[in-house]
Amino acid sequence: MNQDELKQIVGREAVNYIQDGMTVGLGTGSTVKHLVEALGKRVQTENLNIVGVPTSNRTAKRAKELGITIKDIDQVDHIDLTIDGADQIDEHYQGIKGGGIAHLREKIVAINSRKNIWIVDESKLTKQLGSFPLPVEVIPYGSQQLFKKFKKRGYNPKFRMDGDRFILTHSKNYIIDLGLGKIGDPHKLAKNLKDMTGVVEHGLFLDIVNTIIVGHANGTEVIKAR
Ligand SMILES: O=C(CO)[C@H](O)[C@H](O)COP(=O)(O)O
Repeated sequence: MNQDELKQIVGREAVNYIQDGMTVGLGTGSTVKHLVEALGKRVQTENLNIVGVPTSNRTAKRAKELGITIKDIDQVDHIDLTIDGADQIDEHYQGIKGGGIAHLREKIVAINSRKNIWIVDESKLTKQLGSFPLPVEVIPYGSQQLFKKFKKRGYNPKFRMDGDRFILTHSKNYIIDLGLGKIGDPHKLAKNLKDMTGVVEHGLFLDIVNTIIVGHANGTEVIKAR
């Protein structure tokens, strides 16, 4: 099975965790895309009453096309369950997200959800976080100064660019990816980043996920994280 097929099997499996009447946070990315397709099918064939809370315009657009009712996070009373992808997950089930620049909305939706499920292909599992560059969303104003501070700290920063243009997030901010190699203490790093003025949100998702569905060549594995 190739990577996209592994993403497809976990997306299809995760849809079974959604029950009629639920308000569901819908993540972003190529794995979640398969979940949204599968959910669209269920909504149409089983006439389910589901409200989706999308974490990106991409997800919202596809969900709407498939007939899934979409609401903004501030229009719902609660979120029963959020299903999202991840860029890297370590042995303590801490994660890096934001490869698709949606981690600010993804984190807001995740921390307001009763349960969180991550769906990943096996390549996302690692012993220690850090080989995937850590995305940090920053306010454009003063971002060059912040960049210099990251550099001084040895974070090996890189602006996320599209040619010579800064890529903008949903909130019209920039992304700086930190090439850390290894993250020894994710909680400490998270706090250090949060304390820096101009940082909006980093891609460390700590103590958030409850269940992880991993796609392996021989089938899916369900991990109860917390
Ligand atoms: O955090 C994310 C977007 O901000 C995605 O969940 C993450 O990048 C995984 O994406 P994919 O499923 O395409 O591998």
